Amino acid sequence: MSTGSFTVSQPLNYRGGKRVQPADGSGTEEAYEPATGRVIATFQCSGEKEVDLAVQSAKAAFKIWRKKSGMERSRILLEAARIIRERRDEIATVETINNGKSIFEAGFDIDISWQCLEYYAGLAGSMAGEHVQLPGGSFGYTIREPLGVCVGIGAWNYPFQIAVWKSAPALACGNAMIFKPSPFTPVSVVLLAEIYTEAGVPPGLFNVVQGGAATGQFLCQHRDVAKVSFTGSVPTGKKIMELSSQGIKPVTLELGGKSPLIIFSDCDIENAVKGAMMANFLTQGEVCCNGTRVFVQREILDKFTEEVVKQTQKIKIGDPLLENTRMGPLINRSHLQRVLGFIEQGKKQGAKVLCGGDLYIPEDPKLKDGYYMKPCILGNCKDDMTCVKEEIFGPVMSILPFDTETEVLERANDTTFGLAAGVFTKDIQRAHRVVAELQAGVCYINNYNVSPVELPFGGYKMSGFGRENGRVTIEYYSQLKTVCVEMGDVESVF
Ligand SMILES: NC(=O)c1ccc[n+]([C@@H]2O[C@H](COP(=O)([O-])OP(=O)(O)OC[C@H]3O[C@@H](n4cnc5c(N)ncnc54)[C@H](O)[C@@H]3O)[C@@H](O)[C@H]2O)c1
Repeated sequence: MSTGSFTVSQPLNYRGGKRVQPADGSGTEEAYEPATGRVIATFQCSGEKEVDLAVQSAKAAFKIWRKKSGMERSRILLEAARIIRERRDEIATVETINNGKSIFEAGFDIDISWQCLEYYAGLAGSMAGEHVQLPGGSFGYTIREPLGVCVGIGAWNYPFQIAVWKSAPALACGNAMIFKPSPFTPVSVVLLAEIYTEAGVPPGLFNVVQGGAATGQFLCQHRDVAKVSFTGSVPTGKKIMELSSQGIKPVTLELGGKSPLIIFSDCDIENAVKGAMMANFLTQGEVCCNGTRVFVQREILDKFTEEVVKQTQKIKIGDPLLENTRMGPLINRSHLQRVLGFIEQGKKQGAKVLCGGDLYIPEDPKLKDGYYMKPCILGNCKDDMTCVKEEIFGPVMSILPFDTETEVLERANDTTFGLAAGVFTKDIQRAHRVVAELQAGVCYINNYNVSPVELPFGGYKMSGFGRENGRVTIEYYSQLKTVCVEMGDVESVF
């Protein structure tokens, strides 16, 4: 498959074990190939009736699935993982075409996806309650039960991976799921739905509805939906919480960030430079946990800056389906303009562009309408600049000098976000002392933006709550039933 050749002809909704056209609509959307600016799919957004049909279909599948043992569910999830591994390159290609990230990176996203399924398949058989002895031979026990029909709503930056991070633990716990991807990236999630069916889940256990805000609202408001897990921006997260509160539905919110990366002068500079690039330029900088506020201790500011600029200028931008490309186009034109706007505003407020920050026009004529820009590093930054305070969600790193540990901790925590943070130092005591003070859900020591599925991921403060990945996520997709058993006579107070 080459860039400029892919179009979607099949329906993008998935219900009852097959692709379907939605029963009703709330407007139409177009999905693009960011590398060329071509429309690759036009689809109807699902209306209230389609959402209800998806919920009914999921309810029917849930009745079958919840009765299966953990080991039976595990076997099916392992089969889904195997199919994803086998179809890795094909899924990664679709992801690259619809999202714009390099094929090199998309392959890793698919690897993390099958690993996530393997991890929760491994936990499915070990889910159990406890037995508690009570006086007189009476006893109690607890059962960990699924919630029912869960909704997953995703962002466009990791379309396939987000759908797996939500559905793998949900299904392992015995739930059904309806997933709504971002209308910008509707394509790869349907492949996941087909894979679950092929692996043997009951038809309807994982359904896909397409659409934007209106479709998402129908899902959150549906009376038979037990839980909503959301990945996206803070403003939408607030709305999801509000809507879900009407039905007292638990929510998981994976929201935005403006994370600090602190580089002390005693670090290994080469690793710190690599870490800063990993923290800023994966998926064109469109990553929630990016460490975009790079605090550098003054003694090494010049050396670090020189090296990170040199390495950033070497990043190969271009056709994302080519193996040697490391940065593709941004998701769409309006987002590209928004990112460039942050850079312009930064310049007006006194920041200095050290590299990039302008449009990139590839030589290949078929890419001329794609949404490319050169990765940007801003120097001379101050904490109160817009580019330092707000989530840009593009390839823009801000460098901020600091002098002392106390000072940098204060500045690093001075934000309403709290998704991630990083520290580079060779001083082991300092590393742990700093991490203990950082107000962030995910902290990295001497690395950045690695996401092993065994570790929980999620935010503090306005970056959300609840966790994805790791053992703890089981608690967010299950509920505890207490059973109290009397072995003697009832001692009534009446
Ligand atoms: N913390 C994380 O794990 C994580 C991961 C990826 C992205 N993000 C965040 O996501 C944001 C970028 O993604 P985006 O632009 O797709 O976010 P967004 O909030 O615009 O949209 C996210 C999803 O919500 C849906 N939606 C929009 N309005 C809705 C409503 N009123 N009710 C129900 N659903 C609604 C959208 O259609 C989409 O599917 C960034 O802020 C980024 O930091 C967070």
